[in-house]
Order: sequence, then structure tokens, then C-alpha cells
Amino acid sequence: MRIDIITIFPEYFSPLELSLIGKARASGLLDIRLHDLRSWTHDRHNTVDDTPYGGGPGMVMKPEPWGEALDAVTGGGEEGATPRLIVPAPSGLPFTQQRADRLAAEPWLVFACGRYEGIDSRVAEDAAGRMPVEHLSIGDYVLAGGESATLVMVETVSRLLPGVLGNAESAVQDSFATGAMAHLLEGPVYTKPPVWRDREVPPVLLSGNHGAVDRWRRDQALRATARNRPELLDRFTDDDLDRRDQEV
Ligand SMILES: Nc1ccccc1-c1cnco1
Repeated sequence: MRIDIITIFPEYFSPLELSLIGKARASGLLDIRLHDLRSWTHDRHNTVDDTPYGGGPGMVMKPEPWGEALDAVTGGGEEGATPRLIVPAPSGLPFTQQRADRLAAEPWLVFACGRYEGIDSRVAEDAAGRMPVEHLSIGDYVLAGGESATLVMVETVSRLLPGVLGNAESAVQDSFATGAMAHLLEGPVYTKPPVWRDREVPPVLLSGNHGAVDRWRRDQALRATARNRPELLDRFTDDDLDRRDQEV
């Protein structure tokens, strides 16, 4: 997969040089390219924003640099390929694991990181004439710009690509995506020592009884989900829950 990121803060993405994603880039599994939007400005101050038409607070990102940047970045696709343009925005569709699964099947993604009050809306309209465009939100909170949202989305999508995760990590990923624990929150986890500050690990986890351990973990996951995300339980019919209980 090729991923292009257009931003005024390329250094924001140095974490993508680390760990599994860094290794995937080094091995050629992932081709992540960073582009500084200011490279497509032509004034002395490298201006990328201006006041909003209609008044109001803040600044809006100017269309000209974005238009030139997107032309330059998306024009060079192999055999005239076109990418899917992702615009992180608080007004966007929710970015979910399901949407990440779909994006992971794409050969080429371009992320447009807007700052300030957003990017002049004509930029996405113009791009939509040449490629699919999606505005996506990672949650209902205000960020300073699209960079952190893009980091979240790139990490989530990259982990789904074949070969990026090691066997151990992909087994963990699968366990949360399918099976009896799918769509449930993770319950408590423990490791050595068996007693720490007079706090014992739940004895069932030391019992060696795998069936009892699985049942205990599922019960804890249902409790955690009921406590923090009860709406996720709405997905399951009673039959589903009964069937899953048989699986554990
Ligand atoms: N708040 C923001 C400001 C600028 C660009 C994206 C966002 C965003 C994305 N998902 C939630 O918020």
C-alpha cells in the first residue's frame, strides 16, 4: 500500500518511522510519503490560510496550495492510478474498525491534514471530480488539526495489511475481530508476580483450567462492556450471547 500525507507539520509523523510500521516501510510492505503543503506556496511567507468568507473566528486553509499539492501528489500514480483521498474532519463519517478494514483493501490512500477551521471546501469538491473523497472523524472532540487523526488512521489501517504484524500480534488482532470475544471490551489482564503489594492475581488464571479461564475472561469482558459501552451489547441477540457462551 502507498500512503501519501500532505501536512504543514511533516515532523508530526516521525512516529511512523518506529516499531512495526517502521519495519513495514523498511521492508517495502508500506510506502508512506510525507509532503509539506508549504512546498506549493509561492509567496515570501509561504501563506496557507486566510480569514473565512462570511466572517467568524479562526482561519481557513487556502485552496490554491491544496489544489497544486493534490495535483502533484495524485497525478503520479502508476498506470494513471487514482488514490482515495481521506480528509480528517470533526464533521466526517465515523472512523471505525470496519471502515479501517475497507481502507486496508485500497492500494493507495492520500491524507489531507487540515489545520485551523478547515480547508476551503472547494478543494474536496474539485478533487472529487478525479478520485473518491472521504471526510472521516476519529471521535467527537476538537483537535488542533488532522495530523493526530491521520496518525490514528494510518496505524489502524497499516496493522491490517498482510505481513505488517508478526504472527503473535496478528493472533491478538484476530481474537478481537472474531470469535466469542469479538466486539467486547477487554477485561483485566495480569502477569508476574502472582502477588504485588498484597494484591493477588485472580486464582482462576493460575488454575491451569483453560475452560474456566476462558469463561472468566468472557465474563469480565461482558462486565467491562456493560459498564463502559453498553451500546455494544445491543449488537448481540440473546441467541448470539448464548451461542458464544457455548464457544467459550
Ligand atoms: N478536530 C479536528 C480538527 C481538524 C481536523 C480533524 C479533526 C478531527 C478528526 N476527528 C475528530 O476531530
